[in-house]
Amino acid sequence: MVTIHKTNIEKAFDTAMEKARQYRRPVLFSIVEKIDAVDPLSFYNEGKVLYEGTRFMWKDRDHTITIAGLGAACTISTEEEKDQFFAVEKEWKRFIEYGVILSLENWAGTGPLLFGGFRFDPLNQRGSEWDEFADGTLQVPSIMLTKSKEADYLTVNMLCGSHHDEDSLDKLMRIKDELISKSKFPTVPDETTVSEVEDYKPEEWKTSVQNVVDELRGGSMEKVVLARKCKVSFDAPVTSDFVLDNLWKQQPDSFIFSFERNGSCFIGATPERLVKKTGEEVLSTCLAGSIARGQTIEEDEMLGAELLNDEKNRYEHHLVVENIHQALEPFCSDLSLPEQPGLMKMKDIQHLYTPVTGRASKQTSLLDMVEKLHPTPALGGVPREEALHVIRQEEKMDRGLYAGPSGWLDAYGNGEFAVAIRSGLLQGKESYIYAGCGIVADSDPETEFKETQMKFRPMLRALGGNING
Ligand SMILES: C=C(O[C@H]1C=CC=C(C(=O)O)[C@@H]1O)C(=O)O
Ligand SMILES: [Mg+2]
Repeated sequence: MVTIHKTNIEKAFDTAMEKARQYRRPVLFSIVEKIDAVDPLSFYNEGKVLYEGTRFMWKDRDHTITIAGLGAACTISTEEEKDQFFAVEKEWKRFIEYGVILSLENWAGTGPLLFGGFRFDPLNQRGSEWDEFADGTLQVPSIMLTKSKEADYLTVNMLCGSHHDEDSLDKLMRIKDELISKSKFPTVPDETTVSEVEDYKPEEWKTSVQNVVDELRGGSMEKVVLARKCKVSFDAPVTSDFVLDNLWKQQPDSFIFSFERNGSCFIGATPERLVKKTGEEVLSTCLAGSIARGQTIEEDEMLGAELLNDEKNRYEHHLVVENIHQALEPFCSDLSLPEQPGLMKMKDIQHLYTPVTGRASKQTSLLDMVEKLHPTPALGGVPREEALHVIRQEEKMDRGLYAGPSGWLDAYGNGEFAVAIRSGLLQGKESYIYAGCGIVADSDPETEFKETQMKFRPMLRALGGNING
């Protein structure tokens, strides 16, 4: 990778074109500039005319970074690949190795950046609703806004020396300037109205929970996470702009993401980090065990205390802590996690929560850790392979990207993947939303069903649905 700090754009572009000719391969050319503050939702919204179907949005739950991407300068996707995370890593490294970046500094989350998501389980049956997404689908945007705590940055990416570069650099730079000037102020997206909410076979789901409980009581398995879906219909095609705008207002303390692929959009607001890497610093989260929020502060605290002392939920949580600890140990020094869980409180639900920190060894990449961690027992189960087998048999649906790792990585090795729960798929006048819960031997189907209802609420509200119904 060549990083050019001081030169003009034309010279840097010539360097990239020359490299493309010399190595006979497409070369990723990236220009980064610091800009005055831009509204990310408005940037996304203004990008709709030219880039609908290729936009993405990412905001982390710590409010440290927001990334909005438009267009696909290049795409990396995996299909039926045994080691899909390594396959993506290998291809990404090649892009970076030959890339040319024009930037004053290597700011995290700027320059060439890969955003996207992985299916929860590539070996499961496929639902046609997920057709637009491969097992792993990641893209480098053509134009990208990065808002960090320090400043706003604008990156323009282009693939030189391939048939993809029909968008000339001049044209891209003009579009970028227009977008920046149009995105200073918030915009109001078109609204849609929910016409129907349809539960997908709720009674069958409860029977599946009972089947799993019986299996857990009789066998050697410890936990299986079972999910279900709801179909939500609208009076008109629902846009990701509308849903994002709602999530932004309603779920300020979650990771908020959207990922458009042609006529589909995977979107959500998840509280759960899979893993974040900044330099050597590593963060992960164990999140499992749930209870409702209270109507009053007293009731809320009482429910929190009940959750912290509930054996069934503590066991659900403990299995996740143990597993994440084991998964990260080979990669990290100074691995640290509190002995007892705390609470993470979201608008509709509270969870048992154990944060994990560590220091990654030099050779460890973010995707190395994603590969080891996914699926944690918060979404899969214990033991992992047996649990996945039961999920395939009992759920009888395609989770698609729900519960899989979604996130980003940059050219410097920084990045973050969330566990994409509290999420859904938008498709014209229809959408599917997903929610699951950890089944252990003590689980009661009716209680678990209620837990999924609670977990549907954030997405249902963001879609404009009635959350009391
Ligand atoms: C599978 C989901 O939640 C997981 C994350 C937190 C708490 C969970 C639970 O208590 O069961 C689940 O393991 C979901 O929201 O769809
Ligand atoms: Mg639970």
